[in-house]
Amino acid sequence: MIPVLDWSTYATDPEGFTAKLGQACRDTGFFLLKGHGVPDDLIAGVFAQADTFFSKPDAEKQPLSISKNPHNRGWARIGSESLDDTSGQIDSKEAFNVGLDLAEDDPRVLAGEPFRGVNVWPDQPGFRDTMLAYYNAVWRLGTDLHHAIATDLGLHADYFAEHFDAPLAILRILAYPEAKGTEGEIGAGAHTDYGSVTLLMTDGEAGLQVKPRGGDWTDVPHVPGAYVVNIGDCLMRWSNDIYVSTPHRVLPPKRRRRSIAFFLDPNPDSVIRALPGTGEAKYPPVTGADYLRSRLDATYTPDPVE
Ligand SMILES: O=C(O)CCC(=O)C(=O)O
Ligand SMILES: [Fe+2]
Repeated sequence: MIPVLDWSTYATDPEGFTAKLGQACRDTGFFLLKGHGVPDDLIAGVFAQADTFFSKPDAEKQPLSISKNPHNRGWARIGSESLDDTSGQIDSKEAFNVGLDLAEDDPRVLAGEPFRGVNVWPDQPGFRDTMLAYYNAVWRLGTDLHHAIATDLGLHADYFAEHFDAPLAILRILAYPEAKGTEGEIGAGAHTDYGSVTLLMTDGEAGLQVKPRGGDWTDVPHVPGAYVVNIGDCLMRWSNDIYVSTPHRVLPPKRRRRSIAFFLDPNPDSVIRALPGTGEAKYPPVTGADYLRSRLDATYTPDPVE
């Protein structure tokens, strides 16, 4: 049900890869991706930096709080997020977001464009360089994947290039504490992702489940080193519902669990409207920035008064 695709075969057999990808995007909207070329030591470096950062006391992380940041960057404390806003359950996880790295004097930052802020960084040797090297590697992989997506949807392979050259992509490191066993506990509540595609690397600790249409919650298998890739709501909308964005959640893990998500959302000024050849539009057009803002506003709870 969740197929394993090998990105390295795209170079030798693009039709074969694209057919499998198209099937997965229409079926559950989830697949595993091996042969992706992102170096193991880079991935290990991100996990190591994340462990060091999350082990710091909250008082040290608080100045980097995402709740004070209008650009979706920084630290989200445990209990600050509720991905399933219908359940009343609060996610038991902490996270840190890195966005497209812009300089303070970048014209888009100076103009106050939506989500165009500078990143915030902890005072931690190697953190920034490791995160940015990883961000760039997975951004590249995600945009390359969109070549196959475009081809599958009957478009020119480069169709999406202009929509992902300065994207609202977020690298998010996550840590879920070991389950307490309390009533209603959840690692991450049931949700669909907001963007185009998500590329997720986990540490192998179980917990991630998907709920395909008409099916029950099912564990996502772990293939060491492979990405879990899924379609987000923005690409579902863009493809006029040809691709599906599927609910998923993280159960409270037996042991502490870590993951590295990369949410590839389009450029803020990209207009998301039914792609050519996908039939009568089911949704009104929306910009990437407006769409992301509407989804984020539903997710966060404010910080407690200090
Ligand atoms: O941590 C995970 O395995 C999944 C996280 C997730 O689905 C999300 O943050 O959107
Ligand atoms: Fe998700």
